[in-house]
Amino acid sequence: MTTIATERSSWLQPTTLTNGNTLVRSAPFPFFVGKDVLSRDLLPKLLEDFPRLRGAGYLPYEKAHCGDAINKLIEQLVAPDFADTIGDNLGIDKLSQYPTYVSISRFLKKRHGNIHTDGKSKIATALLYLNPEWTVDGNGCLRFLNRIDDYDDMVVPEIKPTYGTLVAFKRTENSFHGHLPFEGERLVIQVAWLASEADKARKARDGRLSYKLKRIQGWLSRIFGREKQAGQP
Ligand SMILES: O=C(O)CCC(=O)C(=O)O
Ligand SMILES: [Fe+2]
Repeated sequence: MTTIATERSSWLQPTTLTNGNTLVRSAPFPFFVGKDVLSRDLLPKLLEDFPRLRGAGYLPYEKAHCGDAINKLIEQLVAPDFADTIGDNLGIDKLSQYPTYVSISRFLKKRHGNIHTDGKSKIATALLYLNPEWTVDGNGCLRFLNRIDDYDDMVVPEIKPTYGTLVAFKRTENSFHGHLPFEGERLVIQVAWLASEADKARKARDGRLSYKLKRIQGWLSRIFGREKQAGQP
């Protein structure tokens, strides 16, 4: 893990979301797609400091599991001025007034990515992708969709989860999104702005429980996987 001097400079500039390079849409639900919001120079440090999570899917952010660069990045993502700029792009007044819940995903299983809207406890969701490159089309690429039952009815072309791509959307009854199945490493930081502190406490509790269950699942599959291999003819 690297140590970053506590300089005041910001890596995530709100102006990168308002300078015309960001695709902003208000229909069929408010969302935007920002590219290159992070300087490429930061990539090695961010990769080094990305948590070595056990378990697939989104797990609650724990400061102690991340290096300084990731912690600093998350601080900037949830900072009031950055949150308010995200909210402005989504037509949400003062997004920073809402509590945040941060989660991180390092690995995906094939079962992830089903089309959904996100739960009602969320006001808005942001996803910051940190993968140095994404060589596959389709699998693992985020799709904003018109319907809950058709991966091909895309609102805009699918979004590769490559380093420095930041997407955000307002949670609505039709904020359909998902991706085709992908299994393997896929680095993402997710910030959700939640309707209430009670929602945040519940999500944190559920997230911790799911982290424990995923670790147990991991142990079991390692143990039984080994037994199965050993028992093979
Ligand atoms: O990882 C992604 O690209 C989407 C994740 C997502 O939609 C979710 O966790 O609710
Ligand atoms: Fe989602």
